[in-house]
Amino acid sequence: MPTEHPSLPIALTMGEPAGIGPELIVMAASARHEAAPFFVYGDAGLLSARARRIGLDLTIVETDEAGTLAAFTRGLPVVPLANAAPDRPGRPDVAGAAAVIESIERAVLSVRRGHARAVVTPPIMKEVLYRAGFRHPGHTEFLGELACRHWQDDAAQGLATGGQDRETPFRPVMMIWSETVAVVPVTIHIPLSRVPAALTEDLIYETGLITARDLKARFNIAAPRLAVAGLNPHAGENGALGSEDSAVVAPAIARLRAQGIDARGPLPADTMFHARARQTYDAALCMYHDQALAPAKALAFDEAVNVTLGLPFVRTSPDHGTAFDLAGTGKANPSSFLASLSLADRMSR
Ligand SMILES: NC(=O)c1ccc[n+]([C@@H]2O[C@H](COP(=O)([O-])OP(=O)(O)OC[C@H]3O[C@@H](n4cnc5c(N)ncnc54)[C@H](O)[C@@H]3O)[C@@H](O)[C@H]2O)c1
Ligand SMILES: N[C@H](C(=O)O)[C@H](O)COP(=O)(O)O
Repeated sequence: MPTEHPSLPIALTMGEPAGIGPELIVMAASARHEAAPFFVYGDAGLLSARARRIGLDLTIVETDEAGTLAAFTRGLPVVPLANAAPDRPGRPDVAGAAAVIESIERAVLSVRRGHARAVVTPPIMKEVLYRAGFRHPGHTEFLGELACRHWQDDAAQGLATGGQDRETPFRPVMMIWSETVAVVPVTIHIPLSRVPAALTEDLIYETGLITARDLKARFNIAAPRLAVAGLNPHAGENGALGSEDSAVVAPAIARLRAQGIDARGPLPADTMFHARARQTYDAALCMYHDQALAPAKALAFDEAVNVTLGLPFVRTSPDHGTAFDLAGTGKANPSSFLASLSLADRMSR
C-alpha cells in the first residue's frame, strides 16, 4: 500500500490560525525535528509573527513546491496560500477559514501530485469552519472526500493511482495511536444521542477490516489483534442493559473473525484499558468518540497521534485541539505534534 518516496518532504497544513498550530509548526522548524524535511501550506506573515511572539528567531522561506527541500536547509519552507490568515492568537475568526481549508486541500493534492509523501495537520476549530460553510465534521471525513476527489476521480479518468479502482470510495477511519494504547472510534463526530442508530453491523465490520488492514500495511503488525468494546455498560449484561451488543456488535465481530481477523468482544469498555488488558490487543475498536479518546488522552495525552486509516496517503495530527488558552504564549507542549511528524515519517518510508 505505501507508495510514497522517502526523499520527498512532508506537507504540513496551517491549522486554526488562532490556535497553537502555527506556534507548534515554528517550534518544530526551529528544532529541525529529526531532520525529516517538511514544508507548510500557510501564511508566511502569520508564521513569522507567531515565531516572534514566542521568541523564536526563525528564517521563513517562501517557495513553491519544487523548492521545498532546498528551502528546508535554510529555514521553514512556506508555500503561500491564496487566502490570508489573521494573527490573533486565542481569537478564532471566520475570516481565517478559507485559508485553513485551502491549506488542507493543497497539502492532500501535493501528495497526489508527487510533491510530498505524507500530510500532517495541526488542529482546526471545527465550529468556525462550519460557520464558513464547511460541510465536514472534521479533518478525518474531509480527507476521505479529498482522497475520493483526487485518487478515485483520477482512476476514473484512467490516470495511474496505485491500484485504486474507480468504484470503491475511501472510508477514512480515525485511530489515536501511541506506544501505550491505540483506539479507533467507530462513530466519530456525531452527537451521543445519534450513536445507537448510527452504529450498524456493517459500520463496525468495515471499520474493523480497515483497521486490521492498515495495522498490517502501515504498522507492520503481521496479525493485528482487535479488542472490540460493547456500547452499553458491561457490554449489555446479556441484554439486561441494552440490546445493541448482542444484536449489532457481536455479529460484526463474528464477520471479522470469519475473515481471519483476530477480533474479540464485545468487551465491557470500563475494564479494557487497564495495563494488563492493554497487553492483549493492538487496537481497541470503540463505539463512540469519547469511549475511545478519553482513555487514549488520559493515558498518553503528550505523545499520542491521530492517524487517519483507510486513505491512499499517510495523514497524522496531534491528539490535542487548538488550545486557545495557550495560543501565542509559547507554553504549548509540542511533543504530540513532534510525534505526529515522526510517525508520518515512519509510516511513509
Ligand atoms: N486534530 C484536530 O483538528 C483537533 C483535535 C482535537 C480538538 N480539536 C478542536 O480544538 C478545539 C478545542 O478543543 P478542546 O478544548 O476540547 O481541546 P484542546 O486539546 O484544545 O484543549 C484541552 C486542554 O488541553 C490543553 N492542551 C491542549 N493541547 C496542549 C498542548 N500541546 N500543550 C499543553 N496543553 C495543551 C489546553 O490548554 C486545554 O486546557 C475544538 O474546536 C476542537 O474541535 C481539533
Ligand atoms: N476527534 C479528534 C480529537 O478529539 O482529538 C479531533 O477532533 C480531530 O479530528 P479530525 O482529525 O477529524 O479533525
